[in-house]
Amino acid sequence: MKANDVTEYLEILPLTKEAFASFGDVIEADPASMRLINGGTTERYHALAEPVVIGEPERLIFSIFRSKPRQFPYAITMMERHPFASQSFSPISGQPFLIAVSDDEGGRPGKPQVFLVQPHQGVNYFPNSWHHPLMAIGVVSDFLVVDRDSTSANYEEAFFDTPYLIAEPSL
Ligand SMILES: NC(=O)N[C@@H](O)C(=O)O
Ligand code: NI
Repeated sequence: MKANDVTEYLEILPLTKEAFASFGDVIEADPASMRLINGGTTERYHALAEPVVIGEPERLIFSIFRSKPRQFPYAITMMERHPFASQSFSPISGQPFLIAVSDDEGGRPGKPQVFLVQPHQGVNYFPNSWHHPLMAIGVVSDFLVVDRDSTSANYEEAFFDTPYLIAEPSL
């Protein structure tokens, strides 16, 4: 029996901390983490994600990904992961985007879970979390990305026997 031998549409779920907890952190202004700073002029939403993991002796870098929107229905044919480092995406164009993550099933990604990420949310993938490459929606969108300046050693990909499909998200 192939892992998935019938093309199916994946449900698009709202992104919550709880639903994403085994894959990474949701970076959003959590009132419980807020502390007033700068003489009360600024609300600091403190330590919203696990500390960045990059694996020595690599460098931690900040990049901007300018991502073209995906066309729908979109076929998820593969997933990737970064064994040695976390990777975070924070939207800076005010646009929502999609993410897809999978549990690890014997070293391969299981059925993806798809989440709609709101413009006020970012995500931080834990090291070795199966995820699909960045998926922008509707317009070219910029994202601040914090990850490891690394060689291909920090990249693993796996292809599904049969693609999964995502319909156009209703925003
Ligand atoms: N390749 C790259 O830097 N980006 C991917 O890892 C991704 O998750 O989009
Ligand atoms: Ni990645």
